[in-house]
Amino acid sequence: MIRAWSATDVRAAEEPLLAAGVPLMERAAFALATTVLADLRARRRSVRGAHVVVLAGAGNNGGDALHAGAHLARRGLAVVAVLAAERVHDGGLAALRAAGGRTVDVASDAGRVRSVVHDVAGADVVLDGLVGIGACGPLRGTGGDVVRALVADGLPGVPGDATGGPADHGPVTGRPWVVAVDVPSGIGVDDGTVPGPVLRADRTVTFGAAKPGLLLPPAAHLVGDISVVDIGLHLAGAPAVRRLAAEDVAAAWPVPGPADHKYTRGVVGVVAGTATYPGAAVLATTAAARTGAGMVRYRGSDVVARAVLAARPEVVTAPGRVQSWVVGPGVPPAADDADDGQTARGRAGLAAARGELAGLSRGPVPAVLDAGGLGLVEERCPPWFVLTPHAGELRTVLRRHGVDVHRADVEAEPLRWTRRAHELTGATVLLKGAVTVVVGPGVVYAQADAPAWLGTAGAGDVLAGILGAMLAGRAAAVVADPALAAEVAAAAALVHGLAAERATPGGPVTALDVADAVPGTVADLLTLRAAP
Ligand SMILES: NC(=O)C1=CN([C@@H]2O[C@H](COP(=O)(O)OP(=O)(O)OC[C@H]3O[C@@H](n4cnc5c(N)ncnc54)[C@H](OP(=O)(O)O)[C@@H]3O)[C@@H](O)[C@H]2O)[C@H](O)CC1
Ligand SMILES: [K+]
Repeated sequence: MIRAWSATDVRAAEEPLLAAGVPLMERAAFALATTVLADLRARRRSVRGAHVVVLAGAGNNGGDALHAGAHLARRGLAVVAVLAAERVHDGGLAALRAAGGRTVDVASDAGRVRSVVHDVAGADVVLDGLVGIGACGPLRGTGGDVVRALVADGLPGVPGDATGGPADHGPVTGRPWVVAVDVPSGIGVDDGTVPGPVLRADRTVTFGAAKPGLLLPPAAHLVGDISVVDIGLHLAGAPAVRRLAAEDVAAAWPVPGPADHKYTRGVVGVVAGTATYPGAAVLATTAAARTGAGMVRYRGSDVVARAVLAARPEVVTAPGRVQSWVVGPGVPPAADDADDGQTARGRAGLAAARGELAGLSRGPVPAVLDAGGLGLVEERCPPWFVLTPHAGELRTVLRRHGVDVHRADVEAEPLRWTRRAHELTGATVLLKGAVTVVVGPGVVYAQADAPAWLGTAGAGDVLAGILGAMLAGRAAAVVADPALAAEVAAAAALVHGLAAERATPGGPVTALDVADAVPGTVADLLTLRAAP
């Protein structure tokens, strides 16, 4: 699991050590230089004579970068520091010069920005030390001018596509390797926004702990590989954002034993699909079944039920006890009357999930509200209800609660609006996207496990089925622990992404391929479990 703490928490953890004279910057700079050398060796034979351009801002972030540049210069690399502020870190500048590094002062002569672009174009490595956790607002001044010029000259980054353009597939060749110092300069350190120009990094070397902006979209698309360097900080409080790793999901997976049966493994009730969109029902039930649900009960019209049974004969259509509900895939918004009665079935399922149907349900159970199910959120939800909107659907949920935002607002500030939807509805909210954001009571997850190929029709139906099965398998615990539904939702996003990775041959993948890849994905996960 990657745990990310806010800039404030990191500074608070640094303070006592700085006060005690612990050389944090030296530790950070040495680790940064070591990482750069390792990356260089991985990409070329010799490091001696390699060209390094250091982009140095005014603060300690620039100090880290300059001191790292000094380490590299002492190892025989050709280092030039671009001074993008009237005054940069004295100690770092002195160390770089003493080690034989060159400097180009662009802060006092903007005309030199062109020469910087030329230097960078021929460099092997660029160290982005313009600004770190002290950033406030979009990257401004000379630093902003330099990044805009570099992006205009073809380096991946922003302006333009907030994700910095398509990912480089394969080894990065023909352009410098960009290493962000602590964070890519100019991202929203605590919220993952991209308010202005940002150079997309191939690697981010972050000190003491990851920061939320490295995990949250859209900034998460600009960070490259994340290397967290231990500089001796002790971060006591709860992290602001978490990212589950495969090992975490494997450790929590409810592997059945001899005493288990379909009801202990979890029965999923699925209200999905209509005569117009029967496929969503097939995808959601297939995904639930293949994720290991003890049983799947399909609720829908006979026409759709026949399609479901043809694809998944193990699904049952009789009503009965369930441990989780999946409501809404392929069901039109509640206002639409061509819903085959699915809105009514969905409402009944959610009432059962709330534990409001005496007799039929034995107390509350978790529920997934997807697509048309999102329109059934009328009153406050318990945290074991998980909404799974994409950005457009989240906008609709927010507007229904009186918050007037546009899809573009949600995409620019996913954490803010997903958190707002959680506050307004009470439900756990999973915002689907290239990076999935999950907000529950006091907890945030950001998962980045899916290949872009997963952006295909029906993928959301499959996620809903996977999530429904995973919630059913831990239903009692999820209802008892308000934050657990968010963890299970993040885990479902990880399984969904890994299944897509397993299913894609390196090219297009269909939603049903992803659902069919779940058993093998779970099997792979279970190989990661520590031996008992
Ligand atoms: N404290 C330590 O010894 C260690 C710190 N670490 C590294 O230091 C940075 C945090 O350093 P800090 O000096 O607090 O802040 P920054 O260097 O990130 O930035 C502050 C300067 O940047 C200017 N600034 C702020 N926002 C912007 C912006 N949007 N565009 C351009 N420039 C910006 C700011 O200018 P002001 O006018 O606002 O003063 C400051 O001059 C941390 O990230 C680490 O890299 C080490 O990790 C550990 C040791
Ligand atoms: K930086």
